[in-house]
Amino acid sequence: MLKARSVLSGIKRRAQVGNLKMTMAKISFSSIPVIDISPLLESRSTPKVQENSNTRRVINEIDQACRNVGFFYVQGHGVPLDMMNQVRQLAHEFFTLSTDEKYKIKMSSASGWRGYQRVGENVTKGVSDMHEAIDFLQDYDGGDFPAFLHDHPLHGRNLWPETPTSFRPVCKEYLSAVQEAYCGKSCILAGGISLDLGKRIMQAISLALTGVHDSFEGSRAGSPFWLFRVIGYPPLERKITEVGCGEHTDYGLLTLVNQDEGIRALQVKNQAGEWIWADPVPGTFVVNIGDMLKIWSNGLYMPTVHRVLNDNSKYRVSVPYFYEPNFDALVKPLDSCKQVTGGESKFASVVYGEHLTKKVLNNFK
Ligand SMILES: N=C(N)NCCCC[C@H](N)C(=O)O
Ligand SMILES: O=C(O)CCC(=O)C(=O)O
Ligand SMILES: [Fe+2]
Repeated sequence: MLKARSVLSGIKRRAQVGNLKMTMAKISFSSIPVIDISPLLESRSTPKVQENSNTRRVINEIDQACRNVGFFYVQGHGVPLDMMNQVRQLAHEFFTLSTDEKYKIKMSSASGWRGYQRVGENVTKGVSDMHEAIDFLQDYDGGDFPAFLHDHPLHGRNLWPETPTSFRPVCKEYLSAVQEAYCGKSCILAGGISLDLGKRIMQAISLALTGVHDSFEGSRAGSPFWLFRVIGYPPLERKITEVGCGEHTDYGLLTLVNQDEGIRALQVKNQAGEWIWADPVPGTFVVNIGDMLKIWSNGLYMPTVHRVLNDNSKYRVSVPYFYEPNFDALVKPLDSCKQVTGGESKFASVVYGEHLTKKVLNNFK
């Protein structure tokens, strides 16, 4: 008990130091940290973090990355490398199909903005993005769609391509690997323990921000909404006026990006306004924080602006998975975060699903 309390005050002290740093001088990052999160996954259920110096170190590394960079690479995450590679490989195969074939799963309002969109169809700040993609959002097909959302614009069922034939099963397996209850043969966890990657990282963030592991469970993110994008970026033709994906922040809690190896394209904006490359680090996910963490942390964690420029001769694939709050979560600054940031809420409260819907409807002309 005593021990737990001293860790807690240690976390609070760091929070205050971090905040001072933020207000005194904006330090600018020049690289993105790599964090081995395996200590977070070692325990069967919730890690007893207060008692383990390794988990404490990881929590601190994640906290520092969220405060100073908004991006980090994770390794030791337990998702098999083969599976990460296979998903991107199948995406490459899909994008080489004819437009007619790809349009069999064309995105529309009827599918709740799920499905295939051709190059230029996604728009960021009014400008067409030079990527094609299949967007998947948590399926709400009438059965499990909450009654209050029945006429909702994001109501719909995912559209899965028939070719390549293994696309759907492999992506489904991948989704369960990143989000829940997965333990494949090369997974680091023994004995069918759930991985819950997004949730484990959120538990670490919860400990850093509030001193307890479950601040984002229950009505905040206990039934997390998710999005999954399979994106293809052709090499840019008009390099000066085109962008693979315009600068933006992500909408929710955490994004886990699985990107092609050996090709640099993702750029992250630092506090000085310089673009820092998020070069691929084989076997890792690039993780970044979204708009909802800005509000919950009252600005301690700011989502970092990023963009994609495929200024290469090769076609690039990336596969982001978005781990989000509950669709109906009311997001407002946490008391413990307000206490270390001057006592006032710096951001208006939002309902996550409303924020997401506005963003999605703005992404298509
Ligand atoms: N679910 C996420 N985060 N998607 C990001 C998509 C790229 C930016 C988007 N066109 C925009 O303007 O936000
Ligand atoms: O392709 C990438 O590396 C990132 C894509 C992205 O930022 C997004 O879809 O939100
Ligand atoms: Fe993004």
